[in-house]
Amino acid sequence: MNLERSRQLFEDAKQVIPGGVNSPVRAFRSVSINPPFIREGKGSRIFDVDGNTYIDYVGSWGPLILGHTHPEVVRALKEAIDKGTSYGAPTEIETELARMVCEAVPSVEMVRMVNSGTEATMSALRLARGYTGRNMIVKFEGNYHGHSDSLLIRAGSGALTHGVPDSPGVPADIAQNTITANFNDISGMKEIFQKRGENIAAVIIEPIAGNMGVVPAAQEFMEFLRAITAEYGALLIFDEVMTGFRVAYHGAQSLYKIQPDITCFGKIIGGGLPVGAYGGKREIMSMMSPAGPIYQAGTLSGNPLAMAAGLTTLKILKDNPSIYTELEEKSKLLDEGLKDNVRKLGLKASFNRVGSMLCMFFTDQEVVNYQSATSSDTSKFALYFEEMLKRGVYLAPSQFEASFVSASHSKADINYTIEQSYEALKRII
Ligand SMILES: Cc1ncc(COP(=O)(O)O)c(C=O)c1O
Ligand SMILES: NCC(=O)CCC(=O)O
Repeated sequence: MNLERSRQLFEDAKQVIPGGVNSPVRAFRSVSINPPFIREGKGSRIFDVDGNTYIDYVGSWGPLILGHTHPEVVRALKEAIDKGTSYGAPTEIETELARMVCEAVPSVEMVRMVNSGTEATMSALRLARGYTGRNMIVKFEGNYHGHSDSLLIRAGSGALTHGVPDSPGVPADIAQNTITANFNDISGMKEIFQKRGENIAAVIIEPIAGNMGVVPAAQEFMEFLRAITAEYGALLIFDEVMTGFRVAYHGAQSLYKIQPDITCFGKIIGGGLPVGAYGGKREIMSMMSPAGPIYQAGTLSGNPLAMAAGLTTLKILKDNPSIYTELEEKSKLLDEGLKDNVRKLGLKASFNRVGSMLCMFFTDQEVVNYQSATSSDTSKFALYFEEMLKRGVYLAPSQFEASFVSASHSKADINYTIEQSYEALKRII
């Protein structure tokens, strides 16, 4: 496999960008290879600068549920760009997108657009603290909510992959307001609330965690969280940056049938452009400036290009509910094919999947939390990853990430992936 041009570009990048990348996970450190530099994407494929083609299961880390350069999204962007790139003034399309989000997710009566998932969760915490007048936040070990100070503690995703779940630079007096809890552990949560319940502003959770691999919360656990937060007057925040419009049009909360107080979005609602959002009940959201006293702002928030890409994506998803049925079918096919390979080769692996988010863990434990996820053999994953890349299948370069199937993946793509996975696994045992 030739990655020579990518290697050169990576060396150049390292001269002027820390680690050569603008987000750590892109450096492929944990799989010890140089990352391909991407030239373009189309549908389920990405093409690198050395002429290699890959079936892409990263989809820009989740946003591209319709695949790369979907013609309608591209058209909407071209139309928007001809009119202007940003005004820093209200536009009609912001209300249109806000309305679509509110209609899709009943717990969200009002929503504020920001520019990333990080901003969404950071602002949601400020809102929860301002609304409740309390400081403490509970987050779960292995959940990742972006890189704001309060949340970069026992975090998943790149922080976990790169071994820095607690980053230097986060002041201790900020960190002490974050309590970390075990995912899916009811008795652990009970204890936390018994000790600190009166001081807890919010519990934030990825309902279907996607940043320690894919690890869904158990239904009883979610019901318990809803009940205990309500009992103590704390807010329940669902981080649906990854799951929103992904696992179902109405989000993970529609699968659990639980309404959080605040929901965070990102990824899909920007259709591949930089967007995040947070929303919730009118009474809570009305605390945000200028309606209320809690401040949060953004020069480029509600950017017309980002709104155009997001709105077009959501409209396509809403008008074509069969997309979700097909995503389920294709993802199930992939999941079962991968399981079958593992069985045929007599290997040990554990699988989690919800809709088009899936993960194969190199462990024989059932993966239900951070401890079981991190029992995976990451060096085996690295070998597998490299074998798959060589065979033209681009997975997320870490054991602790989800694979995403998109509407643009064909059954032939999936079957090819299953075949190549068999060959890759055979090579590494
Ligand atoms: C669940 C979750 N929350 C928050 C974020 C942060 O979003 P962003 O990278 O857009 O800041 C991510 C991904 O990065 C995520 O997966
Ligand atoms: N699951 C991890 C992410 O979505 C974040 C990507 C990044 O940090 O670049």
